[in-house]
Amino acid sequence: MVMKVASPEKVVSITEKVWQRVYGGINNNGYYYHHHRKHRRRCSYESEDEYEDEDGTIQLMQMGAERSKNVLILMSDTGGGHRASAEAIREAFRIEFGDEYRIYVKDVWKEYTGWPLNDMERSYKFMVKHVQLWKVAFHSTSPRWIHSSYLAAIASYYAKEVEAGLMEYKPDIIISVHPLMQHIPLSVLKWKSLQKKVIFVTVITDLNTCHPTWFHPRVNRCYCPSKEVAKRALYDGLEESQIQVFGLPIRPSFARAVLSKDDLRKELELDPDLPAVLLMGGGEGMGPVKKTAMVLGESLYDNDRGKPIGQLIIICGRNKALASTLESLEWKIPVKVRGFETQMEKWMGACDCIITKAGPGTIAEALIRGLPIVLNDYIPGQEKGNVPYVVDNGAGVFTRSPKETARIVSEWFSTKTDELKRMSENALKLAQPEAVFDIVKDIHELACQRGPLANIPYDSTSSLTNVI
Ligand SMILES: CCCCCCCC/C=C\CCCCCCCC(=O)OC[C@H](CO[C@@H]1O[C@H](CO)[C@H](O)[C@H](O)[C@H]1O)OC(=O)CCCCCCC/C=C\CCCCCCCC
Ligand SMILES: O=c1ccn([C@@H]2O[C@H](COP(=O)(O)OP(=O)(O)O)[C@@H](O)[C@H]2O)c(=O)[nH]1
Repeated sequence: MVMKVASPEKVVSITEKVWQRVYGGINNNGYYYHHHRKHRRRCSYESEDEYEDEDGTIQLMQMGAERSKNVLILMSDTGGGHRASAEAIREAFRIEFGDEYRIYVKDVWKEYTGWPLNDMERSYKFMVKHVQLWKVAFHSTSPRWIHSSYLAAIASYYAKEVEAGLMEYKPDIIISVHPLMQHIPLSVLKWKSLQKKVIFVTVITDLNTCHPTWFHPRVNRCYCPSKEVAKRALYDGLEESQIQVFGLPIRPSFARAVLSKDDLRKELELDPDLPAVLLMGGGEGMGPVKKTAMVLGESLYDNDRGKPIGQLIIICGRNKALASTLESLEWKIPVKVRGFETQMEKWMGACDCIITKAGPGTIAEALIRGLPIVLNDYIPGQEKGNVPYVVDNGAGVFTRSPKETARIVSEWFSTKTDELKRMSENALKLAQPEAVFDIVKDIHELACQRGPLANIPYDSTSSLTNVI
């Protein structure tokens, strides 16, 4: 692996100083040299044919390119979507680049800071249960001057803790998949003069009406899952060059799933012939799941013929109380009640349609599986815009009424099978299974474009701070 320093004079001399301190050598051609070491080609600034062998014994190499790059993904379990996206990104890095990147998925706030940052999961759960409270919090913090001042105050209060949390992982790249994880880490990077070393990107996990805290002008990239979000990013002051629209990152197992519906039904012990509806409410099992299940239990049973016209699968996520209540009920139709499932692609692959609150992760996954969607609820603010995203694109319907939901699904399974098929086709048109791969490849490109300063080991960054 070779590299010639193609950066301006000034960078060469800065790098030279640091490099001499760390490794002690730079040759006349501007190549860094290292004795008797060969490395697989990774990011490279120049093509291989510009390689010049000095004397047959010296191998030239890119500064630091032989080590894996550390990627820190910042997330929080406020809902299930942020973790699902973080894991999708981790898996896509592994598939595309093997051991070239070492990935850490962390809630640094929870591990290193104090209240209120370390308690966001509980506070968020409380607020969305009292939905008016969440609505007020979401909208009142939308103006930039309000959220920026709050977050700046918190950043200065927890500066040392956040710094310790970030530096523990010596990140070359930080990826935020959470709306409240731009401002504070970017402030810390600025204070530590690490902006040139560490790439910072945001991967937005809301499909439409996202909170403006997602948009920070100092990010290297902001990955928007839809054109609607990209428009908001531009409006909020990000440059076009910072924005990329690839889609919402979904676990690669969704994109790569190959099992047929028949095989999945066998594996999951479902009825092989009856149409199946999947009912869920995000990672936390939120929304009117119980009531909807009970009405469906009646409406999917044909009283005249004395047999079911469909089967029901209910995934309760982390809502254990919901799962045990549903398990204790008597059903006329085949029903499966499950807790938190790790192989959602299989359950979705085995079903014919889905009923869910308007969680962006679940929606994007259902689109990939071509499942028509009944949206039966949304969290005000960030999930509101997901409703027109699905309905206006003909991939589903919205109703808050469990009775109406049950009627729609019964019709899809009996008299309106053509509508079900049409919506399934529309869902597939909207799906973006490759988004997560496009995102990690773009991040890799960014890493390759970074100058040599990015490769200086963390142990030497105090020298870096002095010379920049
Ligand atoms: C007149 C001024 C009044 C100001 C009142 C301020 C009170 C501050 C109290 C609360 C802060 C509210 C933060 C709002 C920003 C929310 C940004 C956002 O979109 O958050 C969404 C995430 C959850 O993720 C979503 O989950 C969904 C499913 O459930 C879905 O998957 C979606 O796609 C996801 O995006 O929400 C959070 O993570 C919010 C956690 C809030 C915890 C409240 C903590 C207590 C208070 C302060 C924490 C510090 C932050 C203060 C910063 C305020 C500025 C934003
Ligand atoms: O048992 C479950 C329930 C949900 N999920 C995943 O959790 C995420 C939920 O994200 P979404 O944005 O839909 O809603 P949230 O939970 O954030 O409200 C999706 O990826 C689901 O596939 C899961 O893996 N197992």
